[in-house]
Amino acid sequence: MSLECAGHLLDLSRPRVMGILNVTPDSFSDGGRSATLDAALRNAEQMLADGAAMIDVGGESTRPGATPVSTEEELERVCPVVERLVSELGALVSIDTSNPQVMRETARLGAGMINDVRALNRDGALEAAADSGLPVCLMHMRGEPDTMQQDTHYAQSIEQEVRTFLAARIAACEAAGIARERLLLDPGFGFGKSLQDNLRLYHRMAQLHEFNLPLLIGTSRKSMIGNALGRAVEDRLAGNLALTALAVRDGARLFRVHDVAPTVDAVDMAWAVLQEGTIR
Ligand SMILES: Cn1cnc2c(O)nc(N)nc21
Repeated sequence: MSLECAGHLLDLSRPRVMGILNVTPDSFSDGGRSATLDAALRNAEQMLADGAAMIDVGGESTRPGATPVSTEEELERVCPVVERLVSELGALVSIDTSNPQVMRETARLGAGMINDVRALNRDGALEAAADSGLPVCLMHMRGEPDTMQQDTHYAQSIEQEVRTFLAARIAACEAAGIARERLLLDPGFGFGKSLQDNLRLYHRMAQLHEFNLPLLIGTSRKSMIGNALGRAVEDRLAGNLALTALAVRDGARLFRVHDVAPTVDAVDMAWAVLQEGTIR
């Protein structure tokens, strides 16, 4: 199981770690640490040195209550970072965006994957993703970040809701000419979901293997951990390492995290158990 990502071959026959690079002033966990270009590059360099297989660059915060940014603002934030990550670090870069213009421009700059929390639902996004030829992560979210936590009730079980949604988005991608083999799936933890539903969905994530596509998991520093353990955002690493180990056993293949080094150890340790042998 591997993905062709703009010249990089991402081997997903074993679990990998994706480092988060927020270039948003209001990102919920790093206080916009990566707001400056040089800081962003230093941050990315460290995450790659720590074992990240790729870097996820986001110019618009998707945390609950986040305010949308203009296309121009998003392009200004992400393009210089993507360009230098690719040209100076030779990094495999994922672009965290729902904006078709940002998809097109960052693909031109060498981004290797599209990570869309809106599963290509925005006008023009399917076409932009199809034209890019890049792999695409489809994530479940109901509503929009600024209001999604106001109503977290679902008529059906959360796992049925997510399966139905992802099946529809896969079909939309195939209809738009995006080959199924280019897709990754993500349950969207923390996006319009209660704590109980996040935990229930996590416990049942293996059900998503029915689609036979790689699973991407993003729970790093999220309120799912904070609410379960009563921990502030800066004290959620241990909780996420526990979640990560569980998801390695359940077959997830990509982990989108802020804390790369400890997560690489957790992934490698859990994987060594499943393989009954070390992998370093
Ligand atoms: C951008 N972003 C924030 N949280 C995320 C998650 O859980 N998954 C993916 N794919 N992207 C996310």
